[in-house]
Amino acid sequence: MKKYVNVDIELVKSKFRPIEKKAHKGIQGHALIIGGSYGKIGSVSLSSKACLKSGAGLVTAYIPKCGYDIIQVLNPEVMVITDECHDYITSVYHNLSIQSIGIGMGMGVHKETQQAFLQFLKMNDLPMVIDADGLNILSENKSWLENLASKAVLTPHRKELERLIGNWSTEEEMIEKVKSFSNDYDIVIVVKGAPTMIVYKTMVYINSTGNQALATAGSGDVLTGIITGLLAQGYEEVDASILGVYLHGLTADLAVPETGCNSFTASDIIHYLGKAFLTLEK
Ligand SMILES: NC(=O)C1=CN([C@@H]2O[C@H](COP(=O)(O)OP(=O)(O)OC[C@H]3O[C@@H](n4cnc5c(N)ncnc54)[C@H](OP(=O)(O)O)[C@@H]3O)[C@@H](O)[C@H]2O)[C@@H](O)CC1
Ligand SMILES: Nc1ncnc2c1ncn2[C@@H]1O[C@H](COP(=O)(O)OP(=O)(O)O)[C@@H](O)[C@H]1O
Ligand SMILES: [Mg+2]
Repeated sequence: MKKYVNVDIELVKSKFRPIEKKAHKGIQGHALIIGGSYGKIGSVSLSSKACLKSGAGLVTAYIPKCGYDIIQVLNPEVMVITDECHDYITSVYHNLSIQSIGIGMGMGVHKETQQAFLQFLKMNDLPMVIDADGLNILSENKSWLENLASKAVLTPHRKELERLIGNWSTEEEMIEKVKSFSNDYDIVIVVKGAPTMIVYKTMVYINSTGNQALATAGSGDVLTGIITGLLAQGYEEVDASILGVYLHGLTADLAVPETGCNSFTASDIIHYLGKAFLTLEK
């Protein structure tokens, strides 16, 4: 068996399902994006927009009150539920019928947010993506990892990964540690970087798209939205991660001849998502 699987166009095409002619927004799934705090509402705006642009039928954002006008104005297609608190999240109760959740971007690590996150983990076993401050809260409270839903997708960058599993001296050691971490908690780990890898138990998939234009604020928030949108449509967790990471990277490859690296922003990832999806339909 090959040591690592290369995530290339053939693999991605074999997993991609074009939207059916008779689809309606209910079939396309309802995703919930939870995050944001005062000064970091942009992360939820990016994530929820990317989620819709990946094909989710409905997207709701759960944010602190300070973000209400911002999200409604920036993303009219996105529905909004606000927390009782103005500046940060203090509970994440909802009665929506949803198919996937993305949580953590811009959320902060306030004490009340940490408790709300713990309650959230105990009450939710839907397909989900945990990013940014969701990961930082887990790093501060390692026993809470036991509450993770089976096959939850964690999307750490290298620093967030180090906070979760401790440091490593070689790339091989890092990969072995991530495999054990995935196996211990039955979770999917998307190790973001250049390249990004997707790890589930003994399987390691290495992405083939993306470039340095992605080294820009909010590009991880967009990735969380894309994977959450694919989960809402019923893609299995590893497949959603593979497809999401590939398409995310491809947007930068398609864009750079037109935008250059310096001027590429996280909003450009969203802008080029349509062109990236189209390459799978050829
Ligand atoms: N518009 C908005 O609302 C935005 C909101 N955002 C939100 O902000 C919150 C904080 O997120 P964050 O990732 O910036 O903070 P944090 O985890 O402390 O990392 C900082 C340190 O870690 C390192 N490091 C970072 N990346 C690395 C990498 N790839 N590979 C290796 N190392 C890496 C690096 O350390 P250094 O290398 O400098 O030692 C850096 O100084 C979070 O909630 C997020 O969602 C952002 O998404 C931006 C747009
Ligand atoms: N040099 C690079 N080459 C390829 N991909 C990169 C590069 N730098 C960053 N990325 C990608 O950009 C994203 C950054 O995510 P993250 O650090 O969470 O950003 P943010 O928190 O600002 O949204 C990841 O998907 C990562 O793989
Ligand atoms: Mg991030």
